[in-house]
Amino acid sequence: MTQPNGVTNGEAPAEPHKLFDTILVLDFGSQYTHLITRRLRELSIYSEMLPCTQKLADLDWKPKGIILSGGPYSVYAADAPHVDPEVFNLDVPILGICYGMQEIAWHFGKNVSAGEKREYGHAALKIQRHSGKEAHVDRLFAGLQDDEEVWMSHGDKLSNLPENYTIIATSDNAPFAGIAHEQKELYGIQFHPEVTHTKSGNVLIKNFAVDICKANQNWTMGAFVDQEIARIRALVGDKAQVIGAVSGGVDSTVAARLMHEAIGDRFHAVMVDNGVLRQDEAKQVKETLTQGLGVNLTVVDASERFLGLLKGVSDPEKKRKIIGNTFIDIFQEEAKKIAAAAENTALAGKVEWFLQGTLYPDVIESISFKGPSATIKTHHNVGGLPEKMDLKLIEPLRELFKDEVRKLGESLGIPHDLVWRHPFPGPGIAIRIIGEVTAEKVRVVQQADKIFIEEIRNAGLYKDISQAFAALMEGKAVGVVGDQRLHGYIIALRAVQTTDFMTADAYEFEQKFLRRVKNRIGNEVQGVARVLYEITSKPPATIEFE
Ligand SMILES: Nc1ncnc2c1ncn2[C@@H]1O[C@H](COP(=O)(O)OP(=O)(O)OP(=O)(O)O)[C@@H](O)[C@H]1O
Ligand SMILES: O=c1[nH]c(=O)c2[nH+]cn([C@@H]3O[C@H](COP(=O)(O)O)[C@@H](O)[C@H]3O)c2[nH]1
Ligand SMILES: NC(=O)CC[C@H](N)C(=O)O
Ligand SMILES: [Mg+2]
Repeated sequence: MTQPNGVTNGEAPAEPHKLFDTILVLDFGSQYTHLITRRLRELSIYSEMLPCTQKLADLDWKPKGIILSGGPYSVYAADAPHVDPEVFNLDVPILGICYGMQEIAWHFGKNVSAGEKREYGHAALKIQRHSGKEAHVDRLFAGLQDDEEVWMSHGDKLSNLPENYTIIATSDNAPFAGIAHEQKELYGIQFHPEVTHTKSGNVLIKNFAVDICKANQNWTMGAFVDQEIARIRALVGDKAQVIGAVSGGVDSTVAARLMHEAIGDRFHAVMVDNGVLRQDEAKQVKETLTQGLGVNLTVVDASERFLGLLKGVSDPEKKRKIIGNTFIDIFQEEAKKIAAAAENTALAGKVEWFLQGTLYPDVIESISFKGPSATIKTHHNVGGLPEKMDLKLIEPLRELFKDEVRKLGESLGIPHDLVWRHPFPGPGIAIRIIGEVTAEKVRVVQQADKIFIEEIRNAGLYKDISQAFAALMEGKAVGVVGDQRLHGYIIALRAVQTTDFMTADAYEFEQKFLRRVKNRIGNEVQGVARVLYEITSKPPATIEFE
């Protein structure tokens, strides 16, 4: 089996699923599957998602319980996905959600057919309590009202109860809205407890994971740090060196700090100043990482190289390619230099590993089960750096969601301001200047951006906003400055609110605030004739301009 962090032998240091009680979520391709994992993590229960086709024989750990997700298919269709039947012999509690419940019913008696109508949206659930020797079936709904508001999204239905099952909930349109095995810990629900529209969804998930599966609620970042440091040490050994690209963003900083904690100066962080960073960014990152966090960081000033390559280029995709490729070239050059410099020192040892700040959403994206009918979402991942390199990947954050990375950062003593920083794209200001990038334009954007962010901070709005920045429009506009005609730059300000960066709304500033920012930019940034505020949401726009 392929394991995280490039380890393929049998002596791999234990991953979280071996160290923490784990609820396994088997994915049938629902848009909400990852939310099941998120809800469990919020309950401090470790959970991992795998495709529904996972063979149990290939799993070298045992989950405390299994959740079968929803999915866009119909279980009775010839090409429908099914779980490994061994799942039902593993003797751990199972909860089927929507398609997952239909899968249970199909497995135990082919009792699923197309419904007369699709049910989509809010539904009223009526819970049926049992007593006596069947009372164990009530455990899933313990603490819930007899009538609950839930959220449904299905077209198929159970046509009959499988043998030895009993009804635990109904709705107007779904007589089998909840089912449970009379003796075993097997449950199915037609609604989605993982979406917030299902009011008591979290209670239900907790009932299943904690009360039924007996999973420990010990997944905390404090516990993770110690385990992860031990894992990194075991993986890297006591000689090898590790390099990593660090941008000053949250993910790479947290990963770097963790790495430093684990192996000290055998970790080398490299930051590339590509000439399109924020004002004084390289200097500040150097200070924070070296002095603040004790991480060994080299800043490579390649700004002239990048700006030279970008000269005359105005196509956005070309800009991105040039920047991406040059990153790789520089990184490879640096890897060689580090190995050469260490050769005759106490640190001598091969540079064997490359650190990457991959997060769990990137992993989910690559493991989720997607059939022909499911939509594929677009996804940003600069990553890319190590592909062409002769190094093994080490990804200490690959099991974590962004909010967990932030918690981890705080528990590692990374300053609050850095942990809560807005994301900043690898191609930087180059994709915030429409058209050709020049040193002069970069200067204008950097200064305007600095003022905008300063004012946002002063107004106490920084944390309310997910991402904010200044950009430069193509062309020039006419203005008047002190009786003189000015043919100057057009700055656009952008600020958005979003939870996942897949959709976003423009932030609604007070007019007074925008005026203040406009005044400061007009007065302090030479050559700016106009300041605009961009209000397009995503979609149809994207967050960046290019
Ligand atoms: N200027 C840079 N120098 C070195 N590495 C970089 C630079 N810019 C980006 N990277 C690498 O690309 C990765 C992806 O960038 P990305 O912006 O997605 O993450 P981040 O910067 O770590 O965090 P954040 O999303 O908060 O900005 C970084 O983790 C880092 O490894
Ligand atoms: O590291 C990065 N390299 C990139 O090439 C890149 N493009 C967009 N972004 C960031 O992704 C989020 C969504 O941006 P878009 O709506 O513009 O696609 C926003 O947070 C963007 O800043 C990038 N980050
Ligand atoms: N959301 C789901 O899991 C839907 C399951 C199945 N495709 C149905 O329509 O009933
Ligand atoms: Mg970044």
